[in-house]
Formats: sequence, structure tokens, C-alpha cells
Amino acid sequence: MKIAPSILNADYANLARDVQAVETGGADYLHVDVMDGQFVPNITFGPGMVAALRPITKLALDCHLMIEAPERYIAEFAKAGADILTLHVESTPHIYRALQMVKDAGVKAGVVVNPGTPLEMIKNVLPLVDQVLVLTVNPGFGGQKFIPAMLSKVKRLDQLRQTNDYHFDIEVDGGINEQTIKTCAAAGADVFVTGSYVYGAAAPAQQVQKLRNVVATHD
Ligand SMILES: O=C(CO)[C@H](O)[C@H](O)COP(=O)(O)O
Ligand SMILES: [Fe+2]
Repeated sequence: MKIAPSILNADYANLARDVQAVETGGADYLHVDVMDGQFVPNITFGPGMVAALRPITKLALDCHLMIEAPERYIAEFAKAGADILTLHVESTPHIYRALQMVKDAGVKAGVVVNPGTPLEMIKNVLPLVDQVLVLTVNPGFGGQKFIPAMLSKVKRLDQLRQTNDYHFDIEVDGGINEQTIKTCAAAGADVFVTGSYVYGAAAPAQQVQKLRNVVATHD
């Protein structure tokens, strides 16, 4: 299992401190939510943020691109030091080409589906990807409530990778806390993004440890 704290709800004026906290707590990835105000109604940050984070953390930078036509920025994010680039299937008519561009740039490629998008939409790219992100809230904002109906997508993806020659991790993102992480782990998820649960608390490092313990002790 991997824990991926999202900096979306961190204190931007003390970002280095907040990144250090989750690294100390044993996080595996740092999740970077890139939003353009078009694909989603919110605006966050771009490749400049990835470049700024790169020298201050050893954590893999897991970039969730919520932007229209993400192929325009793949080279820039790769150059900035992204380790994983996860693209929305809804954000481009050329998802196969875009994912190939990510791989050609030497970066791990992920594909993500909105809650309203069926898995059928990503069926043809499953052999290509290193990660499938099942969004468990509507994209755009932290602190929303987990949508339980998304668990069936996680289960189906887990079945598909067991019966085919697929090598992707299943990542869940949105509303992950001590309760919802258990149901996601039981459904087959491997990577858990967590924003407000970690950064909404006084001690982010302990929150990361708590989530890891919950999954480790859950049968
Ligand atoms: O992609 C996202 C929103 O679009 C965020 O990664 C996600 O919502 C994390 O925040 P929280 O754990 O507070 O739900
Ligand atoms: Fe995200």
C-alpha cells in the first residue's frame, strides 16, 4: 500500500514545512492536484510548483492533472520532475496518444475517471498504464464526502488486472479517512490519496501513520 498526501489543503505559505511533515510520517507519494479553472471550477498550480517541490522532498511527485488538453503540458511537467502524470480520460479526445507521450517522456502514466464516467471509457488504455485513479469525489475541491458507489469500480479494476496481463496500481482519491480507507483497501485499492484528513489536523505526520496502521491491521 502507498499513502499519497495531497498538498491541496496544505498551508501554501508554509509548504516546505507541510511537505516535510508527511515525509516524516512515512508518506510514499506527494499528490499534486493541478487545476486549470476550465476542466474543473478551481485553479491551483502548474509545472512551476512541481519544480519547486522537487529539490525539497524525496517523495515521488504524483501529479493529478485536472486540465483541458493535458498533452500540451506533458513535456513541461516531465522536465519539472514529475514522477507520475495522471490524465483524465474526459480531458482529451486523444487519451491513448497522451498516455504514450507521458511514457515517452520517461514518466509513469496514470489515467483517471470522474465519478460519472464508466470504466468502459478506459478499457483500451489499461494495458498501457502504470496507475488507474478512481476519483471518489467530484474533481475540483478538497474536503468533500466519499462516494461509496465508486467501490464497485475499484473491485472491477482489481478483477480485470487479475485476469489480464495488466500492471497498474489502483489509486483512490477524495474523502479518504480512517473509515473509507478500509473499504477501499478491501475492494483492492493500493494507493490512497488523502488531503483534508491529513492537513486538516494539527499533526499531519501522525495522520499518515494512523492511516497506514488502519490498513495494516485490517483483515
Ligand atoms: O483530486 C482532488 C480533488 O479534485 C483531491 O486530490 C482530493 O479531493 C483530496 O482531498 P480530500 O482528501 O480532502 O478529499
Ligand atoms: Fe487529486
